[in-house]
Amino acid sequence: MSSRAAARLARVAGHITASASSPSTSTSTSSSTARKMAPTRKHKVAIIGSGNWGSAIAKILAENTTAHPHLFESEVRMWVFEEDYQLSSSHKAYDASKHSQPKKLSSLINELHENVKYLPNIALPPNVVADPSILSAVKDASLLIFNVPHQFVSKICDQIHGHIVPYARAISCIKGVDVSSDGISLFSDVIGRKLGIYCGALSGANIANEVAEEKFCETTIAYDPPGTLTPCPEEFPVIDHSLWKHLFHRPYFHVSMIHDVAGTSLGGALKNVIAIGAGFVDGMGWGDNAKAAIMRVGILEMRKFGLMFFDSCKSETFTEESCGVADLITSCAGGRNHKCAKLSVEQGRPIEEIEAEVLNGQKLQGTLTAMEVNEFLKARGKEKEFPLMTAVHKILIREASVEDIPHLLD
Ligand SMILES: NC(=O)C1=CN([C@@H]2O[C@H](COP(=O)(O)OP(=O)(O)OC[C@H]3O[C@@H](n4cnc5c(N)ncnc54)[C@H](O)[C@@H]3O)[C@@H](O)[C@H]2O)C=CC1
Ligand SMILES: O=C(CO)COP(=O)(O)O
Repeated sequence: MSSRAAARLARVAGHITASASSPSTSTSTSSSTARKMAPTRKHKVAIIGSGNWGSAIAKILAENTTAHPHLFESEVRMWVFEEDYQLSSSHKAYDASKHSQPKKLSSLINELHENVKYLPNIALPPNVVADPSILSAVKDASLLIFNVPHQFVSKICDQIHGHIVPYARAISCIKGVDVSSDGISLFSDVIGRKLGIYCGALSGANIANEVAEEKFCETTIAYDPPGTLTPCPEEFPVIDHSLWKHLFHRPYFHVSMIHDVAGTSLGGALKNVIAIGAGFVDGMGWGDNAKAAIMRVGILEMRKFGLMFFDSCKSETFTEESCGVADLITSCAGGRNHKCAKLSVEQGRPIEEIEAEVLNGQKLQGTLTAMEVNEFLKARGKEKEFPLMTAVHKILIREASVEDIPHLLD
């Protein structure tokens, strides 16, 4: 970001009032009703997760806690799933006296202000503090940002249950769904239920490396809390659409605030399955028309799924918001699910092998989501109504081949 833009944002921050109302924020929730007293405390922000997207979001949060000092404490704690990491001798900060042996990833992040494993070559602001202890990371945080691969969420919630402030609010940046014998759940709901707090969702056309390089994009944040929550003490700024926008919006990362949490979450989860289908046809070399067909069928199946199974889901979230059609487009062009599916066809090898080989510890979400969604559809006799998602699943479990796609969609 340019220093002129930073100065402009800092000036704007100086004018933010107690309820964080801002002309750039068009939507706000009922919680933004006037407080009796001016806030005397600031929100503490914690991010749970430090992968490729977790680290890129930590950078955004830290830039904004600095830009809006009336609202947020500067430090952003980032929980790191600890591992040993050997810094490459070609890294610009490599010092043989310090780095000849593997070090803890959290120590390296704090020393170099860079997540050298999951978001290399991107400077993290110094107010991002990596913390390998999940309990220490979430302690006293009133704003919790969940950003881990979806398969790890439940266990993490079990670990922190009872260790967060009861008035905390959360946003889930996770792209996936939770399928169990009870049915299907959004991760915002899983987090909310397990922790006894409210959780909204962030999702959009947001390839992490591009966002971290401050290339322009848009995102969607859905936040629609019920009126029955443990109230946030009046000493804090009100937690409403305006506050979340101040925490996430950057000149290069435009936030649209909406209320449809189900549509926002499902867009992010289901497009990963469609992106695998797009990767399959690209791996076959079938060209742009074939990929366009996958994307067209894909967005319709995504919307149909949302409207069929989630009462609160809105059609326009899929067609008008970044979390819908835009995320589908970017993921079918430059996402990891697309890339690994394409390579798997080109090399004739299982996608899991490609994932382990090329992603350096990063995780695909589409493979697991394809299985989970199929389990859910099969249990309801609905597989035939979602032929593309069903085809992707069949190919992943080797019950069909990529050549069968045109027939399976006929
Ligand atoms: N990378 C991207 O471009 C984007 C990713 N997302 C979503 O963000 C979520 C998080 O993904 P990324 O940050 O990209 O992660 P990632 O795939 O880059 O990294 C994997 C992360 O999982 C952690 N991990 C490994 N084993 C673990 C365990 N047993 N328990 C807890 N954590 C463990 C690793 O330490 C690492 O932080 C996913 O749902 C993804 O779909 C959303 C938008 C963009
Ligand atoms: O969600 C993403 C972009 O919005 C990234 O998708 P991948 O996980 O396929 O890289």
